[in-house]
Amino acid sequence: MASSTTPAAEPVLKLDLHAGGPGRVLGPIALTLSPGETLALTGPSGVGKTSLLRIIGGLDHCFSGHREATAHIAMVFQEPLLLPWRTAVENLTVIARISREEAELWLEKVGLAGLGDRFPHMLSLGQQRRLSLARAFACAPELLLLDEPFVSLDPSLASDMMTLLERLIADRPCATLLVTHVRGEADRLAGRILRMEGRPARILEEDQNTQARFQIAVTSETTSGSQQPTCR
Ligand SMILES: Nc1ncnc2c1ncn2[C@@H]1O[C@H](COP(=O)(O)OP(=O)(O)OP(=O)(O)O)[C@@H](O)[C@H]1O
Repeated sequence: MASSTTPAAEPVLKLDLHAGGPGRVLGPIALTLSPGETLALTGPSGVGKTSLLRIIGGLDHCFSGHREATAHIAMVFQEPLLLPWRTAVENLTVIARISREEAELWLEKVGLAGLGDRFPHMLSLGQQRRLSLARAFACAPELLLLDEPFVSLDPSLASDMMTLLERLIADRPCATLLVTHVRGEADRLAGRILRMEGRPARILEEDQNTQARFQIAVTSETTSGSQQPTCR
């Protein structure tokens, strides 16, 4: 009789970091992230959360250890980082390489219908954040990295943005790593909460107070690399 067991999906991220970040702010951190999982990362200001995201996202190669991650990663930063000389529609078509029609659909999905011809400075911070989220999802990521995407929004707007994020993830599932200072955001959005502490920073699993293992995997195309420290 054939087995009905489905093999476990490959992780989208496997990280075995020995040290890294500016001034070696990060210590040994092992982390694995599975497809579809939402993980929240909390910790005091300056502990190294953004530095870790940059290594995971492949923006910072200055670390020792091993990183294996899907090639399909999208990042949303605290600042929306839109192209200021491009319209909202063009910020989608140029970056996500989609048609104008598809871009208009994404604008509609994030509540920006009719605003496609506006430049980023003609949008509110909340609207820029929506555009930034649309751009990330339009790239069809397998791993989405969010660095405090709701910071400095009023509570009601932040809640609306979380509802939007939940809807976008439901429509187009991806593994998500969310950096946040707000416990309520982590509780609402994440299945697992990790906390970074110390210098060099390590990771603690919330509520269990055990050192967590940070891993990341990829479902199809992956990039990987082992590195020795070459940077300060
Ligand atoms: N480009 C840089 N050059 C030198 N030091 C840096 C640089 N970027 C960050 N740092 C330092 O590295 C440490 C970690 O910064 P990081 O931004 O990763 O922390 P964080 O946990 O994300 O903080 P926050 O919650 O305030 O955003 C801080 O001490 C910061 O001053």
